[in-house]
Amino acid sequence: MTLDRVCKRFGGVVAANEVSFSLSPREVHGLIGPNGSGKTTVLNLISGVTEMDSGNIWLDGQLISKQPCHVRARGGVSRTFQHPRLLKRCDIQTNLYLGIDLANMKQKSMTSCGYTLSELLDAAGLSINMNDSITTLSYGQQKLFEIVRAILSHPKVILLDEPAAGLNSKEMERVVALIDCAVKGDAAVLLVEHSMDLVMSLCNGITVLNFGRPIAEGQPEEIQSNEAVIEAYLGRGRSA
Ligand SMILES: Nc1ncnc2c1ncn2[C@@H]1O[C@H](COP(=O)(O)OP(=O)(O)OP(=O)(O)O)[C@@H](O)[C@H]1O
Repeated sequence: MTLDRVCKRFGGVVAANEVSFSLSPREVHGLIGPNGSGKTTVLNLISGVTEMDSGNIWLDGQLISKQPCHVRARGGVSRTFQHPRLLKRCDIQTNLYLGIDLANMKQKSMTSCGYTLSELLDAAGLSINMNDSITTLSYGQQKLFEIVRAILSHPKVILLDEPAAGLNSKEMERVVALIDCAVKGDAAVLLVEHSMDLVMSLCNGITVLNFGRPIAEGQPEEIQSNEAVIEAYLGRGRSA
C-alpha cells in the first residue's frame, strides 16, 4: 500500500499534511507522534471513514482513495479502533463475523491467513463461548477480540489503532502474538501505538507525524536518535 501526499484539514486544523509512505506485505510499520499529531486521522483516511482533501492511496496498484469503506474492506483493508467498536447487544459470534464475507469464510473452512479461528483465539488467550454476549468480555479481551476479527477477514493491510492502550502486560504479549499471526499470513500491519517499547521492538519501519506532517521516517534505531523526533516529543518544537 502506498500513501502519496495525503492531506486532510478540519477547519483551521491540518490533521494530515502531505503524508506519504509505503507498506510492504509482512512489514510492521509504526505510525507515531505526539497526541493530536494526526495518526488516527491517517488510519481513517486509509480505511475510508474520513474523506481526504487531496492525495492518493494505492493498494496493489489500484487507486482506492475514492472507494467507500466497505469496498476497501472487501479489497483487503481491515482495522481496529482505539476503543473497540462492537455490537453490545449481540453475541460473540455475530460480532466476529461482522463485515466478513460469510460465503467466502465457509469456503475457507473457518481458516484465515493459514490459521484456524481457534488458533487465533488461542493466540489471543480467548477461551469463549460463541453464544455469550459480547459484554461478557473484559475491555482487554474486547481489544484482542477486535484484532482477531480484523485478521479473520484475511486482509492485505491491518490498521491497528493503539492496540495495547489499557492492556496489562500479559494482554500486550497477546497483541504481539496476534501481530505475528497477521504478518505470517502476509498482511502488512500499520501500528499506531504510544508504547514505544512495543513500537521499537516490533516495527521494521516508522513514520513520525507532528502537527499532521511527517517529520521523520526510518528504522527504529534511526528514529530514536532523530533530533526532530526528540524535539517533537519533548515539546520544544511547539514553543519555537
Ligand atoms: N472529525 C474531526 N473534526 C475536527 N477535528 C478533528 C477531527 N478528527 C481529528 N481532528 C483534529 O485533528 C487533529 C489530529 O487528530 P488525531 O485524532 O488524528 O490525532 P492522533 O495523533 O491520533 O491523537 P492521539 O494520539 O491523541 O489519539 C487534532 O487536532 C484533532 O482535534
